Amino acid sequence: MRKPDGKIVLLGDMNVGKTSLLQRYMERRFADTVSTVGGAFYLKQWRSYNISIWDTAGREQFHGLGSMYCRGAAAVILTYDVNHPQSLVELEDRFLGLTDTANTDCLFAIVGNKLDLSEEGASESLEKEGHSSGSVGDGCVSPKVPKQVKPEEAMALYKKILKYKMLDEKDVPAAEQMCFETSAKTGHNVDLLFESLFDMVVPMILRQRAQGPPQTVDISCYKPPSRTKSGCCA
Ligand SMILES: Nc1nc2c(ncn2[C@@H]2O[C@H](COP(=O)(O)OP(=O)(O)OP(=O)(O)O)[C@@H](O)[C@H]2O)c(=O)[nH]1
Ligand SMILES: [Mg+2]
Repeated sequence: MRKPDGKIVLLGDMNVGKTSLLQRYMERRFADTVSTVGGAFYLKQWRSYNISIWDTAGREQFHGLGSMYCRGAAAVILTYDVNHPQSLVELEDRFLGLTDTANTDCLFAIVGNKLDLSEEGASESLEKEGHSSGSVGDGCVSPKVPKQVKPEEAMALYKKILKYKMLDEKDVPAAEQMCFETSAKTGHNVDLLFESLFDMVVPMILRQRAQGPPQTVDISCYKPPSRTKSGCCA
């Protein structure tokens, strides 16, 4: 198996839907999840590149592992729940610091998930399914609440992150491009999120390759040198 060419990491509080987003994208389904323990990854082939996407645990007890997962990341997806303002606050307070180990040119996406639970997301998913907005109430639809976190608040956090990383706004993608609202349940914006990031990560991979020898080893191309010493781990 080839080593990944790039790495994307999902971070965010427990229960915001990180595992569900990844499952929706990779397995095309929304299924029951259990709270993640430690971390897990999927490999996605995008064009001719292998990108690893890491799902991490939001639970406090696994917090210490976050910076390890972020090491060398080309992009980090900071996830919150659009119906829980505290989950956005936590991104700044608890999770941003974990990204210090990521690449210096690491990209940041801010993702508000569970849009389907808010009134706004409800009308979007119903329209997509061909219902009129008056048809809610078939007994299967959860009660809708006004969305608690506005997109502008996520964009304000994006700008704070740029300051924290000492990045100039003109050198990085605009906040509008990097802040998403999603629903792992309906699939709303999930492909857009991941595939926009893949397209942004590929030029970074190419830049890194042009800059010098790869830091990862492609073991499928490895040919042992003719003068090998046995019993030594170089
Ligand atoms: N309605 C709705 N529920 C969602 C959505 N995404 C996730 N959920 C539900 O929210 C709960 C938590 O989802 P997970 O994906 O396990 O959350 P997580 O962020 O991975 O949580 P940890 O692994 O504990 O950090 C589960 O019951 C999911 O079914 C969504 O977009 N809409
Ligand atoms: Mg999880």
